Amino acid sequence: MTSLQAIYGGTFDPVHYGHLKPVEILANQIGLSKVIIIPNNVPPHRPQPEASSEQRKRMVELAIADKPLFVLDERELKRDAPSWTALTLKEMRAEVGPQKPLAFIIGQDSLLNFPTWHQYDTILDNAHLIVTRRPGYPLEMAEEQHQRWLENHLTWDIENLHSLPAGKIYLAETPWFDISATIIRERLERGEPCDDLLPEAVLEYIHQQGLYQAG
Ligand SMILES: Nc1ncnc2c1ncn2[C@@H]1O[C@H](COP(=O)(O)OP(=O)(O)OP(=O)(O)O)[C@@H](O)[C@H]1O
Ligand SMILES: O=C(O)c1ccc[n+]([C@@H]2O[C@H](COP(=O)([O-])O)[C@@H](O)[C@H]2O)c1
Repeated sequence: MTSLQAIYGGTFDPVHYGHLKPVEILANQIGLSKVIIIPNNVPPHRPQPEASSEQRKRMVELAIADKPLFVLDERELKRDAPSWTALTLKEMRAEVGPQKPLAFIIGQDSLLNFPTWHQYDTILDNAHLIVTRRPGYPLEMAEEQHQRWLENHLTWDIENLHSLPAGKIYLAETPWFDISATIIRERLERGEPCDDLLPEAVLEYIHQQGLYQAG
């Protein structure tokens, strides 16, 4: 099996174990050699984050400093327009050429709204989609036509992800981590501990910067 590089985009406001742990487990399950983390600058489908792009980038750097699986890619941070994934993947495909397998990792919640993404159907032209489990979300699409779209692209064969350049959706069997950036922001605002939810270095940076505090 060839080694596969994957891309993991997010707002990361802040980055937490619900991002890192499922992806580390996934990497072992399916043989990922590298995971390229791309923090967005202007999140396409949500309000602007609380932390600045620079702070969110720094938190990712701290989170992955001792994790050689992950590398940071700053391309979306350098674009002032909405961070469309379709555009990012088109650009990355052009850089690696037509044959190299690429995969974009999303959580189960993102799969459910994926058909609302900008030019979503072109994303599979340039990459596979790998979906990690997340508690509280169904694994079926709300609309029948989107469920059909999902089933048309679905594969349970890891070898397909390694041999084909793009076009497949893989529903990974990663464990649940009931963590969200929203919960972390809320807990921090109330002055509650978050030690089990994100790396210590990220938590220290949050306190040092006075992020996510009340008032
Ligand atoms: N606990 C989790 N388990 C699996 N995937 C997750 C988890 N948390 C986030 N993700 C995935 O990580 C990616 C980036 O998510 P994001 O940075 O928006 O984090 P979030 O915790 O969902 O943030 P927020 O609570 O602010 O909406 C998305 O594809 C999302 O589905
Ligand atoms: O391109 C889009 O239309 C689009 C819409 C929603 C989300 N995304 C991307 O999906 C990733 C996860 O998004 P989020 O909002 O859960 O952090 C992140 O890289 C976003 O830029 C992309």
